[in-house]
Amino acid sequence: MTHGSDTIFALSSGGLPSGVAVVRISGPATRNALVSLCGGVPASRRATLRPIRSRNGEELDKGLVLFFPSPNSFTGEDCAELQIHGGRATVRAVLATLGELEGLRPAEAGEFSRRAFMSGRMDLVEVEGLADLIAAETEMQRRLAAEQAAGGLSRLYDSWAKRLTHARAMIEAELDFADEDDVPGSVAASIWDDMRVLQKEIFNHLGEGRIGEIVRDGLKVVIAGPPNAGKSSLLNYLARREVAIVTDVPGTTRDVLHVDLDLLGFAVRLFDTAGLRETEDVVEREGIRRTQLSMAEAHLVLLLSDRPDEDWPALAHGYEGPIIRVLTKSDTRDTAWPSVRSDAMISTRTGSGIDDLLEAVADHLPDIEAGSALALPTRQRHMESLAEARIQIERALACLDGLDIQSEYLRLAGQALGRVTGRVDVENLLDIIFSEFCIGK
Ligand SMILES: Nc1nc2c(ncn2[C@@H]2O[C@H](COP(=O)(O)OP(=O)(O)OP(=O)(O)O)[C@@H](O)[C@H]2O)c(=O)[nH]1
Ligand SMILES: [K+]
Ligand SMILES: [Mg+2]
Repeated sequence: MTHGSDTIFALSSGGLPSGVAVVRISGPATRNALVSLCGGVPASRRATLRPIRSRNGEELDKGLVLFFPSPNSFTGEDCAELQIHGGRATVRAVLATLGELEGLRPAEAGEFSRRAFMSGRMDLVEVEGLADLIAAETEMQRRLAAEQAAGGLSRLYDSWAKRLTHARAMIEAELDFADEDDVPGSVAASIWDDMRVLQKEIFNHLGEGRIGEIVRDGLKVVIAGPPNAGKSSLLNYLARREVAIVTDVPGTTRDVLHVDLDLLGFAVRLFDTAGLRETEDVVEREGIRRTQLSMAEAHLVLLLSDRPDEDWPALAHGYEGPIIRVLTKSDTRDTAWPSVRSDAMISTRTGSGIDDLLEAVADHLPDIEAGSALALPTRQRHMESLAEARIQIERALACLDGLDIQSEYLRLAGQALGRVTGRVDVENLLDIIFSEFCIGK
């Protein structure tokens, strides 16, 4: 892909037909395209109503045209947006006209964001945040992604990278000026305190990665229990549609099914599984194997049974994570039945007890203060590089082989951080030495 030479265009709004469709154009031929389509380039950043014409002058539509000159645009290039009527034929005609223009071609998936990254308008973490923001379905997913897309996480990582660079500059200075009498003996000593603090900060941040993953990907809740306990009935009840087959035949469910729920603004991914029992049926056995795999990856298991005298520990089949014990089909029993042996009693026939069950599930959601900034790592990719950065700082702290080796470990730590944001730090150590070390000299 040649960056910066082609001018790209795409329908940037959602499915058609729609009231308004937004066509985005980016690249050096944007002005020419506007002249050809709209008879001129409108004033920058001002919505202007213009006829939109095909190459032979036929009016295809009238719409609002916006021009964003480089570098103050989403991609950093010359950009334009055409807000036209969202009929399929109208949009098709406008896109076809654009495709006929010299130097223009349809954009590839993610190409606008890619250009924004290439031109330095966004770093990788922000690009990922933007992708998450577009995909966000719950309020917490939106908050997490918005913080990341707006650069909250990047600012944190950049501030860490700066501290590493500063530390290396101080070490360099000490190495360079150590033999001069008028330089204090150990300029570098104070930076090790900061490196210890930084190492701890990265450690704590990594500890929050689990929360970030739960917010972004959802709390994984697995419904398990013996055949006919009412597992699929519960999934359907919460999904408000017939996702899973329900019959009175034990062993109905074999494949693991899931639905996504919104619980208090958090995404919850609820899994229905095959009932756990000894069986000779090969298909059912495979289903049970999958149940156990799901349980192993669960954040929470809802253990269901319709037997008030259930042996719950035996039912867990070795799973040791968080469990909510749910007694089902409460409509079939005397309501005065003692509930001491379970955590919730429900009926999917009457709906009784379901709110209490959801409250118990909500207790397992991350504890996030209202209005707080969600600067949490969300991806395995981030976690791996951050862990690498921490290890290199630890090496530098523990190293007894001299300042130059320690400085090298810090350089590697900075590189690992740079991989997260995709910023290859151009460090000018001398600049820092002269601006910070030599003040007053
Ligand atoms: N009375 C009553 N019957 C229920 C309730 N929930 C489920 N059932 C019935 O119990 C039977 C089994 O329900 P399922 O939801 O298929 O149970 P399951 O645990 O998914 O069963 P398998 O997939 O075979 O393991 C069906 O006949 C349901 O109609 C309930 O709350 N009250
Ligand atoms: K069943
Ligand atoms: Mg089932």
